[in-house]
Amino acid sequence: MAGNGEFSFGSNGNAANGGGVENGNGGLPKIQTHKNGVCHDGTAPTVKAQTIDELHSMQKKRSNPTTPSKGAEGAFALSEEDRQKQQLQSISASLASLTRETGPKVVKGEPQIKGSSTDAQKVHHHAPNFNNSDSALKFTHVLYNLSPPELYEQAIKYENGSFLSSSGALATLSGAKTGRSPRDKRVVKDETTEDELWWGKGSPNIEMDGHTFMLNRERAVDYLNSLDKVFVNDQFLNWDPEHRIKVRIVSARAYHSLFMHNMCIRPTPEELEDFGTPDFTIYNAGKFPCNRYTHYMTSSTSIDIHLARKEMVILGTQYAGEMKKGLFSLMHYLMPKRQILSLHSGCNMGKEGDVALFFGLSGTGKTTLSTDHNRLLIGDDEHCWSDNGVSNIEGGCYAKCIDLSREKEPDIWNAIKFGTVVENVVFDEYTREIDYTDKSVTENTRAAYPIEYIPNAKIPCVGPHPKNVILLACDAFGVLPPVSKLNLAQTMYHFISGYTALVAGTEEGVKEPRATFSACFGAAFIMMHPTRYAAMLAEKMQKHGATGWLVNTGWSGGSYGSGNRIKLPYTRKIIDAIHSGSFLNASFSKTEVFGLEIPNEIEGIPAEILEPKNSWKDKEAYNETLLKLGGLFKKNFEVFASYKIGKDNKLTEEILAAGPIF
Ligand SMILES: Nc1ncnc2c1ncn2[C@@H]1O[C@H](COP(=O)(O)OP(=O)(O)O)[C@@H](O)[C@H]1O
Ligand SMILES: C=C(OP(=O)(O)O)C(=O)O
Ligand SMILES: [Ca+2]
Ligand SMILES: [Mn+2]
Repeated sequence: MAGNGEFSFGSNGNAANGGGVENGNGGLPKIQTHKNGVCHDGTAPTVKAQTIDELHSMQKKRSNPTTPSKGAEGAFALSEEDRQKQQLQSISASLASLTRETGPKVVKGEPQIKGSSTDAQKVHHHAPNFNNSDSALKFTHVLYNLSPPELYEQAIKYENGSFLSSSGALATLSGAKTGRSPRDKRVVKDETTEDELWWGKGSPNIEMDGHTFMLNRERAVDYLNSLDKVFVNDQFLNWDPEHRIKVRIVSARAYHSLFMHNMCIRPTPEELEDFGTPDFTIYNAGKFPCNRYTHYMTSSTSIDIHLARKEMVILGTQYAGEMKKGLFSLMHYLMPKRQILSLHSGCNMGKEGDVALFFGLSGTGKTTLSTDHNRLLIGDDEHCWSDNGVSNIEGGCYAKCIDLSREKEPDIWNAIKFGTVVENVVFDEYTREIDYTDKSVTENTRAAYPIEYIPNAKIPCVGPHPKNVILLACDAFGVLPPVSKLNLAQTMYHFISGYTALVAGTEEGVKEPRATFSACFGAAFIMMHPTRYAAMLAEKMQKHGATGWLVNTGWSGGSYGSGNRIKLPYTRKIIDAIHSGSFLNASFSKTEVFGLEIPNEIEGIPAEILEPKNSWKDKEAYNETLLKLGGLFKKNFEVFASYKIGKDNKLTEEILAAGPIF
């Protein structure tokens, strides 16, 4: 039986399971050999290729469009060749330096590296892809709207710190910056924006002049053009077809391109054919810093918005959220000009069509609570409220993953699969399993996935007018009730205040909660004065009869240190009760200081936690903490006291009276 022929390692595909390998004599597995002792592979069908090159050329094929391409219709339609040419011209125009006569010569696809990659590395040991062409002679290679698998290959091949995780997600590092840099955000102040935007104390818009913007733009464009290749994404914002915005993102990394692929709305191949000129362009130079000798620059990071030029430049940060939130700022300018309210909120819809908005600062639960297995997800972070109802601005979600658990957040857990970008997580070197508890790189670990990765996403991501407006606060002082019903004036008061208090980073050794007030629950992203958005919200809530709620997703039974964070299942029960309308027949009591209406009971929740006072053992400490927080609210609201909100003076007065009283 153990013949004398040559070994054949399963050429007919059955060596492993066809009894060929078994523990026979001497403990060594027997290896199947062919009866006649000659190695051949006659039983397997042969490949229809004569050479290796031919075989490889067969591996990839071009997919057919789902509907006939527009090019085929009508006598005036463009040929495919002309369309491609126009597209390259448009990209060249985007990448044009404004001080030279023409844009760069752009070609689609990856630059060819001569010889094998190992040869190239041997020759140029320190700079494998060293590019020695002057910029005037060089071609800019454009990787245009690549698919996720192609972007994976690019990232894993060329970008340090990019790995495949065990669930199929792409694990990446965002570099030195693991969060946004609000102090480095600049907006060009010109004749128009001087009057239109919110400037000065409290405003997120730090000014710069047009000339300085051009210096930074030139720097970013020159850097991008000096690379072997750049990534270009053409995508959409806003699921409301009447108010869809076309955006182009030029970036240096596959990670950035995949991130935006997931986060913006993905055009169909047919929509991409008709894309034309973008409404707004981002130049993301990532790690390449700004020049600190440049006027207005206070660090080597700069995120610059020029509304008149419809452009944004990013220098000196690779944190991808900067692009997402930069576009959100843009929408906070464009949409209100069309009488549409832009919202930093999550949004979902019940089976009966009841829509809820979830406002809140970072970490308060917008993503977690809008992702609800019993409801349809419209979006987790950025929405518009127009006369047509609500629409998501984005095509994806951006979830925090610190301490993520399969049990508590199954839908988010399952969304972290092939196509998803996970940032700054730590994983096992061998199994590539992510350890979601590991904060070694940052506490702000993130996952960006297309919204359809959530099983009950509502596609298209639009819905009718909201029924409930839920304001989330993570109150680490532990004095705000887990839930209270708000009247319109209170809703506006808390919306303008935009309160949350998280615990400061443990590394600083600070154990005290720190209060944050951020107007409209997103002061970092609004462009006009907060009262402008507040007035629109009041008007819409009134018109469509929406009810306001304040939900504390933070501490109970004491401040951070003595109490505990309210359990997520309790918060979910509270949210369920809001959605179901069961609260509307409940009895309420009014709290001291904040004057909040709290329900006396909710099925499935211990009654004593509903009134924070009852959950604190130390009543004196409770009163002290309550007054302290009330004082912080009052102080924060002082700047708004001199503003009129909306057309109605009565509402302004009511809002001022809706704050804490003591
Ligand atoms: N009671 C609670 N309600 C909401 N989130 C909670 C609660 N307890 C703990 N968490 C955690 O707090 C975080 C909320 O973050 P996230 O939903 O991403 O906020 P946002 O989208 O508003 O930035 C999640 O990590 C979630 O697991
Ligand atoms: C991306 C962000 O969103 P959030 O933390 O609200 O989910 C952010 O604020 O940087
Ligand atoms: Ca946010
Ligand atoms: Mn979120």
